[in-house]
Amino acid sequence: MSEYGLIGKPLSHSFSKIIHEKLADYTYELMPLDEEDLDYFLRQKDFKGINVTIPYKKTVIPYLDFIDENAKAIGAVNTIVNRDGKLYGYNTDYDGFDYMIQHHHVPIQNQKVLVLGNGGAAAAIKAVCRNHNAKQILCVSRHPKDDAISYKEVYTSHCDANIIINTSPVGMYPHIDEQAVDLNDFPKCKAVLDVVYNPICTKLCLQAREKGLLYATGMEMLIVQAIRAKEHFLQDTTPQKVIDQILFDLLMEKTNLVFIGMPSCGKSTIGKKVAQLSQKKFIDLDDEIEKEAKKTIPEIFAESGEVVFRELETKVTKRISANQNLVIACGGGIIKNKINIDMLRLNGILIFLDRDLNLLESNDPNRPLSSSQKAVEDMYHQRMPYYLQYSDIQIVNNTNLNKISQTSIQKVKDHIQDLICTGGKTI
Ligand SMILES: Nc1ncnc2c1ncn2[C@@H]1O[C@H](COP(=O)(O)OP(=O)(O)O)[C@@H](O)[C@H]1O
Ligand SMILES: O=C(O)C1=C[C@@H](OP(=O)(O)O)[C@@H](O)[C@H](O)C1
Ligand SMILES: [Mg+2]
Repeated sequence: MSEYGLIGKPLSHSFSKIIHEKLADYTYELMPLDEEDLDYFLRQKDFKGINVTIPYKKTVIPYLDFIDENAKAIGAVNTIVNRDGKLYGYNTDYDGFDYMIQHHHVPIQNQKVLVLGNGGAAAAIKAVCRNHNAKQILCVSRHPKDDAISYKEVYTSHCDANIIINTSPVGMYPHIDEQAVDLNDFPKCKAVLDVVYNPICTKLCLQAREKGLLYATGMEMLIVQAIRAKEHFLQDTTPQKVIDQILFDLLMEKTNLVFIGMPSCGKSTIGKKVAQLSQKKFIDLDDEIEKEAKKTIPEIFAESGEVVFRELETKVTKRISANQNLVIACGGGIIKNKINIDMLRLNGILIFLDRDLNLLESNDPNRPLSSSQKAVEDMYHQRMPYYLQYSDIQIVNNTNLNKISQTSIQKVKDHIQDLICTGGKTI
C-alpha cells in the first residue's frame, strides 16, 4: 500500500499522480476503489494522506475525526490526512478555485454568477463565490434539483449574468466540440472560468478568448488543489514559483504544437524535428487524410475535387485535435475552414512558419494547388492574413532547419511562460 494516493472510481484519466510526483518526494498511487471496499479502506487507515474523488467526496465524511470549516460548509472532502490514527478532512478544490479567482483578478464581489453543473465541484465553487461576496449565485443543471435552475430558466431570466463558471462535463474529452452555453446570449458577461482541463482550453473558454473576455481554464485549479493537498500531507508551504513551474511543465507536456503555413514552407519537416526534440508524437494531417481516404492527396483532388478533400481534412482534424502531447503538421489549406482552427486551438498552440515566396515550391505533382508560380503567389497573398490571424507564434523559416526547430521550441516555451505570467488569460 502506498502512503499517498487517490481513491475514487474511475481514475484512468487522472493527472494527480503526475502532479504529486513533481511536487514531493513521496510516491503517489492511483487507487481505484469499489464501493464495497471503501469502508475497510477507511477503517484500516493504511495511508498517510489521500485525495478523494468522484464518487466518494461525501461518503468519506462519517469516517473523519476532524473536518475543516470550508469542507463542512461544502459538504465534501477531497483530502484526508492520517495524523496518529486520526483522520482530518479538507476540501482543496475550494483552495484551487479561490486561487484561480485571485490570480486572474476575477471580479466576483457584487456580481451575478452562473455556475453550470451541480456536482461536487459546483459546491466548492459556490462556497468560494459566497465568500467573495457575489451578489447572486445561480446553479444551473440539466436535471435541476435542490436550489438549481434549468437552462431554460437561464435563457428566460438570467442572460444578464456577469460571471459564468462551468463545472459540468460539457466540453470535456471526448465531447470537445460541445459547450453548455453560447456567450453571445450573455452580453453582460465579463469573465468565464472552466474547471475542465481536458481539453486544455474548452470550446467555451475559446469563445471567451475570441470575445476578449477574461477567462481561465481548469489546469490551474487542478494543480493548486493538488498543491494544497500536499501542504496538508507534509504540513509545509509552496512558493509561487513552484506553482508556476508545475503549471509550465504540465502545459509544455500536454500542449499540441501545431504548424500552419503555405504549402512547402516546412511544416512536415520541421514538425518531425520538433517532435523529436520535445519528445512528442508527430502527426501529419496530410498522412492521416490519405489513410482515411485510402488514396493519395493528388488522387483525392483528381477524383473527388477540393470540396471532398476539405471535408476529409476537417473530419481528421476533429479526431486528432482531441488528443494531447502531439506535434501536428497541417496541410497549407487548414485555415480555409475556421472550424479546423477552433478544434486545433482546444489543445494546441498554433505556429505559423513563414517562408519567403521565392523559396516555396511550385509545379510539384504532390501539391495539386501549387501547380504554377502564379498559383503559389495568389495563394500566398490570399492566405497570409489568415495565417497571421490564427497563429499564436510566427517564425520566419528562411534559414537552417535545425535552428528553426530549436527556435520553435524556445518560442513555445516563451509563449507558455507569458500566458502564466500575465495571469489574466490562460490557454
Ligand atoms: N529551412 C529550410 N531549409 C532547407 N529546406 C527547407 C527548409 N524548410 C523547408 N525546406 C524544404 O522544403 C520542402 C518542403 O517542406 P515540407 O516540410 O514538406 O513542407 P510542408 O509540409 O509545409 O508542405 C522540403 O524538401 C524541405 O526539406
Ligand atoms: O495548401 C493546401 O491547400 C494544401 C496543402 C497540402 O499540404 P502541404 O501544405 O503540406 O503541402 C495538402 O494538404 C493539400 O495538397 C492541400
Ligand atoms: Mg506537409
